[in-house]
Amino acid sequence: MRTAYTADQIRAAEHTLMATLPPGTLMQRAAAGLAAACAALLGKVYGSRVVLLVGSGDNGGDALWAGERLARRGARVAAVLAGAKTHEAGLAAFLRAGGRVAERDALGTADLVVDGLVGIGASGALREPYAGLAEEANAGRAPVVAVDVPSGVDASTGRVEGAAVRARLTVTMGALKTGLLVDPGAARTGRVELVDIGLGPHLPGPDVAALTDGDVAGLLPRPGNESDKYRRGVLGVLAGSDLYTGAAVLAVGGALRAGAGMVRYAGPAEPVAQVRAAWPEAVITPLDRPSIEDVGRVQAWVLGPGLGTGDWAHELAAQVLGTHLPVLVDADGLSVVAGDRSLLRRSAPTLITPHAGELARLIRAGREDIEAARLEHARAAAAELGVTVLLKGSTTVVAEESRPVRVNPTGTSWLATGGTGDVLSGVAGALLAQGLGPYDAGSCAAYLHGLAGRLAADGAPLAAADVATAVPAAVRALTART
Ligand SMILES: NC(=O)C1=CN([C@@H]2O[C@H](COP(=O)(O)OP(=O)(O)OC[C@H]3O[C@@H](n4cnc5c(N)ncnc54)[C@H](O)[C@@H]3O)[C@@H](O)[C@H]2O)[C@@H](O)CC1
Ligand SMILES: Nc1ncnc2c1ncn2[C@@H]1O[C@H](COP(=O)(O)OP(=O)(O)O)[C@@H](O)[C@H]1O
Ligand SMILES: [K+]
Repeated sequence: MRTAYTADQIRAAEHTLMATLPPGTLMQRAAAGLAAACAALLGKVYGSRVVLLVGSGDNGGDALWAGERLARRGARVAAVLAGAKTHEAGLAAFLRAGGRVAERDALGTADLVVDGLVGIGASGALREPYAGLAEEANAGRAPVVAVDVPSGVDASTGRVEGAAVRARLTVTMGALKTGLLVDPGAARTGRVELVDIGLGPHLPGPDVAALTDGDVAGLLPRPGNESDKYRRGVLGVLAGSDLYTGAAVLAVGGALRAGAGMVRYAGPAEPVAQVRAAWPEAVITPLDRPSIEDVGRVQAWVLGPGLGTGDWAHELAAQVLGTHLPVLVDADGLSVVAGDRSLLRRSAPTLITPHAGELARLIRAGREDIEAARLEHARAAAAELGVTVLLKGSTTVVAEESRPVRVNPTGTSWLATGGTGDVLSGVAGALLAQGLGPYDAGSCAAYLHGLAGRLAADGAPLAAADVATAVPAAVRALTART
């Protein structure tokens, strides 16, 4: 598990640690790690041109002390002092080592730029001259190494309110910050390297967590010797309508590929014909009225993809959410519950899988506000609705009350194509049916789906059905790597 923390959590931990050490120790540890990372990126340090963007706080101090180390190794290091004040000891040491102070035009000839404008002490959008410097660094040809966080990215949330550095590499001190894992911030970090400054023992429980291959391999249910199809987990899928047949096919496909012992599909004539043709493995109940009475026993339900939003869908939602089984609500199912949130008041686990637009309707917020602050909105929705929330999009997050938000590290923007969400519903539903709780089912499903998306795309467009097909390969790949 990779864990990440807010700026306040980091600051508190640093405070405790610092009290046990001689002054300046942490900054020296940070600078040593930063200088080593810069040297590795440069390849050849001697003679290379490094430009430091130095803000007024300790983030600038880190940059100056790293610049000092690079200058001692023969790099030509120039510091652009952007703040009203500068870390004094850092600047003195930097100058002693042969570094020089320069104007911003030094950026034009740099081989490497070090962004030490702001770190966890930043508040709000970058002000001038920081904003302009960040943009100039982004426009240049030299790679940018961000110190601790790319300046302009909110370390605690990943919010980007104005200009922000786009780094090739982010060298972060002590522990990961939440904003490095959540978009839009995560898209600015490049590779993230963690420098150990001894913070570990002083950190509290994490703010967010990201699963790894090993975590997912450990959580994924596997059939035992004694398993049979019923004991592995039977999923009921209520999806599709005479108008939208594909959603049913894709959700059932996702579920079958993610290890459900059996998938029971129930729906009207058109999607029934399509599901039957695509998936002879599914056990089908044609519905001529909205009732789950004849579907047979299941261990979990998926409700919603392509279901429609009228009386039919409402009746099915009321019945399924009235059971004591885990239910995943997606797509049209979310529109139905947005119109009648009392349906979500239940004691059994509920996992909802909205994209930003669907969540906007559910919690009456703006879609753009949700996209800009995914973490906060997913968390707030989980608390407000009393359900587990898997918010889809460029960074998928899974929020459940009193747990760190799980941030999904896999995925590819090739997944932004119609129908991939239906596949995800099937995958997550299958994991619920196999006994995972909604938090693990949602986060493992997002992980597998993202990995399957990468395998299916392999740098080129994919269709949603390809993602379902690639799910077993994703399971194999992550198992092989652990
Ligand atoms: N505290 C510690 O023990 C350690 C801190 N370290 C470094 O110190 C950093 C934190 O240092 P600070 O607390 O001094 O804070 P920062 O250096 O992140 O930023 C604070 C300064 O930036 C200015 N500022 C804030 N928001 C701004 C904005 N939007 N536009 C322009 N200027 C803005 C403030 O006026 C203030 O002077 C970390 O990110 C890390 O790089 C590391 O050296 C490790 C040890
Ligand atoms: N930019 C992106 N980067 C990575 N994944 C994305 C991006 N945009 C969408 N996705 C993923 O693609 C899927 C789309 O789901 P959804 O919006 O429900 O589409 P549909 O309803 O057409 O199936 C989700 O898993 C989502 O996380
Ligand atoms: K920075």
